[in-house]
Amino acid sequence: MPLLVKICGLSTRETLDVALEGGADMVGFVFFPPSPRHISLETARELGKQAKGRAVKVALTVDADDATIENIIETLRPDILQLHGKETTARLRDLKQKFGLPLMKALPVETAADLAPLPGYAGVADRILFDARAPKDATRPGGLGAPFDWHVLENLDLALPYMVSGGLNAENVTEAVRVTRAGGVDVSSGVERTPGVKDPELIRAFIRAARATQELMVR
Ligand SMILES: O=C(O)c1ccccc1NCC(=O)[C@H](O)[C@H](O)COP(=O)(O)O
Repeated sequence: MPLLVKICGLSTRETLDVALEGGADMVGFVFFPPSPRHISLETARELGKQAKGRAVKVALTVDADDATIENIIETLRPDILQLHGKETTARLRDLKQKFGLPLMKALPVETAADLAPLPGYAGVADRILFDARAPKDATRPGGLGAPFDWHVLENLDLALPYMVSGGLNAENVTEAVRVTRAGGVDVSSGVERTPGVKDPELIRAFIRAARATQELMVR
């Protein structure tokens, strides 16, 4: 299975193009006003058209209400919703029924105890994204460029596809995949100059490193 590469937090036509040209499988757009990567619905419409048919479009929200999600769907036309808040399994069921889109639930990880909710989510989510647990005083629950201890996932036996994220970059992505055996990798801070400002060369380098990882794994 090819390793899925997701570049998250894209907010300009130029950097989206770099990710698409570089061969990203998934491109993520953040809808969370406190984030430096938050995009307006107007920008979502524009970037959504640009990415259409070229990569899987992921809409990232944090405990968003139905009206917000409806507006995002109408403008971005995402292929999948990434739920990065405290959404419960009941909320996931509700979202599935209302919007009919595949769901990727982000699970914050610090210790093995954080994997306890997995069986519940496995019944309703289409994919799990393991991300580093944000500090209590953080202004956002992800996109902080901090890794978690990947060994927590070492013996994971999950039927659902999963991705790993949190502090990945071109230098550590191979080790993250080796330890976690994740089917996909997701990056935001590791391809930025400063929070919210993507760097074309870092995007290209990350995608190259992830592809090289994939080749190492199949040997
Ligand atoms: O990126 C944000 O600002 C953000 C805000 C609120 C929730 C999640 C957010 N980002 C998550 C991601 O971009 C990725 O899914 C992943 O966590 C990678 O983050 P990073 O550690 O910055 O590479």
